[in-house]
Amino acid sequence: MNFQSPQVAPQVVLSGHGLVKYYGSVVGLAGVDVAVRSGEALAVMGPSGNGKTTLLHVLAGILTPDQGEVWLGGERVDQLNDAARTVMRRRRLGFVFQDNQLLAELPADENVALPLMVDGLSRRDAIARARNTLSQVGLAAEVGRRPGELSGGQAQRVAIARALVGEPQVVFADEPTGALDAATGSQVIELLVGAATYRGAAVVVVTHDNAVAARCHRSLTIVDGRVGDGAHLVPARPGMDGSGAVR
Ligand SMILES: Nc1ncnc2c1ncn2[C@@H]1O[C@H](COP(=O)(O)OP(=O)(O)OP(=O)(O)O)[C@@H](O)[C@H]1O
Repeated sequence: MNFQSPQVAPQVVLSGHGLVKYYGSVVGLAGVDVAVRSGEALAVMGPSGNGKTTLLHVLAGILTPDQGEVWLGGERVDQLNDAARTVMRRRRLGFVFQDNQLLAELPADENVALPLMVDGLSRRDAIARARNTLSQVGLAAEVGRRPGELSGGQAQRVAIARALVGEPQVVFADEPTGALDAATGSQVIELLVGAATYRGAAVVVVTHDNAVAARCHRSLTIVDGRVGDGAHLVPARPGMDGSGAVR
């Protein structure tokens, strides 16, 4: 008998179709198709001012596209109203920014627990989950420290814990290593991609850094608001489809 299970490709969890976004007469996106699978890390690269952050914000429901559709886990999200999109972001998405955006007056565990408490979890349970997540990113000893008492790399790991604590389907990161030195940045992106994809989340990372893109499974490049040919891209990390194509 053959006990080998069939190889099932991970499902597409997030997709954008024909995305167009204008800022007045300025074109932010000129028709972008993109799809990311659960457990897959996608790097979004390209020259400055060409639409990377706009794409991230449209996919994350921060901006509404002027044309096109955004789907998250089988649900169309670009047509949700503001309140529903806010809840969707809190419950189903995680965010990591270049500057960690931690609250300076709160210790690490409270920073990480905050989104859970906003969502109605008791303080006690939220802190317990936050400390558990912080220990998973190597910060068990730092749970009581405020952001000013942490290194840049540690603070960004707290931000990663905050993004992961709610078990999101997708983690969005905009230049997550931009404020770090190369060695620390390398550790941080390895942790972000590893911890998120281990939990089955997809990761979408906007970056200028080839070394960051090399830690992802796949890259695409945005030029003039469109998906470019990606000719400049470094080889993608093995383990997923590294072709750069959108399927
Ligand atoms: N709020 C806004 N109002 C007007 N124009 C905007 C706004 N946000 C972005 N743009 C314009 O849209 C285009 C795409 O900007 P976007 O921030 O998406 O680029 P980017 O590739 O992320 O750039 P960078 O790498 O410098 O962060 C640019 O021409 C930019 O000036």
